[in-house]
Amino acid sequence: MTVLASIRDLTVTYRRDGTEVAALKNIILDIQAGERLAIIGESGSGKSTLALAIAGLLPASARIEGSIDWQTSKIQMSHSLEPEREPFLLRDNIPLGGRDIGFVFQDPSASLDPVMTVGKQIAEVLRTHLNLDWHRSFAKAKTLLERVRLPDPDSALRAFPHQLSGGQKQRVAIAAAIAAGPKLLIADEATSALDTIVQAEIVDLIRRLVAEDGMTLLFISHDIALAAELAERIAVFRHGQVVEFGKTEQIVEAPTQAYTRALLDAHIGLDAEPLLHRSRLNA
Ligand SMILES: Nc1ncnc2c1ncn2[C@@H]1O[C@H](COP(=O)(O)OP(=O)(O)OP(=O)(O)O)[C@@H](O)[C@H]1O
Repeated sequence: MTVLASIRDLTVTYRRDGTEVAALKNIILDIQAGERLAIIGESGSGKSTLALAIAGLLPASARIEGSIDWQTSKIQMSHSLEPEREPFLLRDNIPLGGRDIGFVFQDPSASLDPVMTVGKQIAEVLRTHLNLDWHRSFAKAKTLLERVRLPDPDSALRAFPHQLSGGQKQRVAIAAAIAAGPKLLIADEATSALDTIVQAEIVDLIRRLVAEDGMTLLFISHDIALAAELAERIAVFRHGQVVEFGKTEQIVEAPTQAYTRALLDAHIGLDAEPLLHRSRLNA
């Protein structure tokens, strides 16, 4: 398998009120092209910091040491890419957020502009990254709303975010995140604010879109069971470090670390059999 990103000795330190918080400590991690990788761990373990570092979105107050090398030249373009889509070329070997990396956050209301129609928000992404004119951008925005299965894409194009449910807003945020055809989709607690049924629908949607577009997925969650449903590999984070990393089956069935075992045990009603059964079905 081709490595999409090689993370080496990544250390991120925030400065807050004169003190320093080490959010990530010497992370070594390879993200394989085309894989579904989950990052799990409790609150404050550094998951979001890793996602922001990968996307180049860390605040200026963060001190970053180590490296993230992108090995994109070896990646083949998926045959499902549409003609107007740009090849995955990186300037100075640094991916461009929004184009090369799509980001879905926990709260869709925070990532969507409340005073701009849904159609215009998605069309903006297309205009910015694919240089499409407004007419083509809106046509493609409608196709994207169909792909994320919004019930009435024509009216959704003209709707404002507050007119949609939480799950529908997250579908719009996902449509915007994949609009420019990113190679890497980062979903940071993308389903955590949703109720269980909608959560499962969004997980299914992410799985389908990732498969259809041949994207690599970085799925960030505090929920090991949810991560096991979607991911092929799981990295367990604790206090800014990777404490365990392996195939989903191995992590769920035979964790080597007491902390991973505790996370599994803490999952209410967790039964290793059905958890594994589901992850195999979805592989
Ligand atoms: N902008 C910031 N300024 C200062 N400290 C920060 C900042 N962002 C995160 N931190 C601190 O860095 C550490 C890791 O935070 P991070 O958000 O990456 O963890 P997380 O695992 O994603 O947690 P959660 O699931 O609660 O979002 C925590 O101690 C947090 O308080």
